[in-house]
Amino acid sequence: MSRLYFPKDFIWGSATAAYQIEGAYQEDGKGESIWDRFSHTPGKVANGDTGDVACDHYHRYKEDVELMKEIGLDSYRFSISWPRILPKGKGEINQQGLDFYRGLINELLKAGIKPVVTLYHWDLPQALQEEGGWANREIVKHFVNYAEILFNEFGDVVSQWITHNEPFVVAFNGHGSGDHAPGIKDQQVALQVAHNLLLSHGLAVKKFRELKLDNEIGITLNLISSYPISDNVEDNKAAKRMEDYINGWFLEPLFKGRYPERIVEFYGEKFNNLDIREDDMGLIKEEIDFLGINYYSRSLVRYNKDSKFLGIEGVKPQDSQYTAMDWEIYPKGLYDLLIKLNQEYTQKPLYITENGAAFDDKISEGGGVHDQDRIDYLKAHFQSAYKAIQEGVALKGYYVWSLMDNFEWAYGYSKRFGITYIDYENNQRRILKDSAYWYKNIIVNNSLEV
Ligand SMILES: N=[N+]=NCCCCNC(=O)[C@@H]1[C@H]2[C@H](O)[C@@H](O)[C@H](O)[C@@H](CO)[C@@H]12
Repeated sequence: MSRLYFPKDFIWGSATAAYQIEGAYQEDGKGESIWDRFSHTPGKVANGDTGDVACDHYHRYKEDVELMKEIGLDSYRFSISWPRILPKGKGEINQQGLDFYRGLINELLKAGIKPVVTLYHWDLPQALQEEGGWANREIVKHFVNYAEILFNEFGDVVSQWITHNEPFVVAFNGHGSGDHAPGIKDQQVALQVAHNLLLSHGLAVKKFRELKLDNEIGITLNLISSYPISDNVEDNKAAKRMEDYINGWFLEPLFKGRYPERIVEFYGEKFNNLDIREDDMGLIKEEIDFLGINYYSRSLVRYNKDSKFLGIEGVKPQDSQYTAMDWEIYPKGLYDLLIKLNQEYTQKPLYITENGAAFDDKISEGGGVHDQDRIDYLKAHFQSAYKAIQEGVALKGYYVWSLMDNFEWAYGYSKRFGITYIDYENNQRRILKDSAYWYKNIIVNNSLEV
């Protein structure tokens, strides 16, 4: 056996999001979010699950920081719930909301764990949705106002800020397919939402720079590696369109100040109808300090002239392994993605802000949770990250999704991504899975045994 040593200042972390773990959905002045509304709408979430209680992190955050300490995390990525801070999305600030996050951050600092804050992880105040939400360009100033409140409140204790988590999913799942809140099914709206999200990101970064804070700011994108099933030209073009649809639509504006041509022409009238103003692309391209990458799986496609989706048909190899989300396990895709980002987009520091897998974890007779499949998944992806670092990619940290099992959006509690098991039938009891103990060993040695 040999060991792969990561750079000495490499950051090992884990990640969560407010709506997925906090619960206390109506407590201490918190306003309603679009996910409160969506999850309470019959038929939207598996088994009628909601985030009303979730992992009850709101009341158990001290216990959870103890868990992070036991695992030995260098850093913890979490999101702040906008409706906890501004119940109506604007106007009056809810001091109890600020107090909760102050308490959490204080516990993290006491434990020597770097706080990394995601400003927006999908839980928009419902009051703003009622004014059009992300489809209404007015939202941009409300987001910047919300961000400025947090920059001023926590700017001296937060290590890094992430403006948005996965604008692709907010735009296209929330406003295109409609399987996420607010459940809109309109491609034209989805494209406008994507633009307004990017614009809000750029203006929040601009505000951050004006405040002259000495921490860092970036954005997190869900990115794939896209492959054609054959080397024929149409399959290759289909793979490129898929990459433009998920990756390019956000990477090109952020790093090159433009939308990707190939797919702009595909959108045609829907793109021409967008409200994009003269300075927008320059504002979106405001320089960031790092890029966050959420990688879960690859995309393998063939050209299909009858497919209404970009003329693309997905392919699922029989001989691959799949997670409980039915996502192909393809660690090489992470390596290929990191190399491509380094070569085609940025040499800025990169962080894997999410990578992990759902498996059907069970509590064993002996009381432990033996999730060897998750260990194997993470080990293979850590090896891909290591290889990319060895080849010069400025990968500075890795956050495992997730610290604990949680509310998996439209799947509710039916999918478990955590390295900590949550026993929902037993008062949300926490049980560190074997993967947590395995991860602890990686962190303490800053190396991977292969
Ligand atoms: N095939 N395939 N697809 C890969 C999936 C890409 C889109 N979903 C995500 O990335 C979400 C991200 C989210 O931040 C987190 O809140 C979610 O809990 C995790 C797990 O779902 C991931």
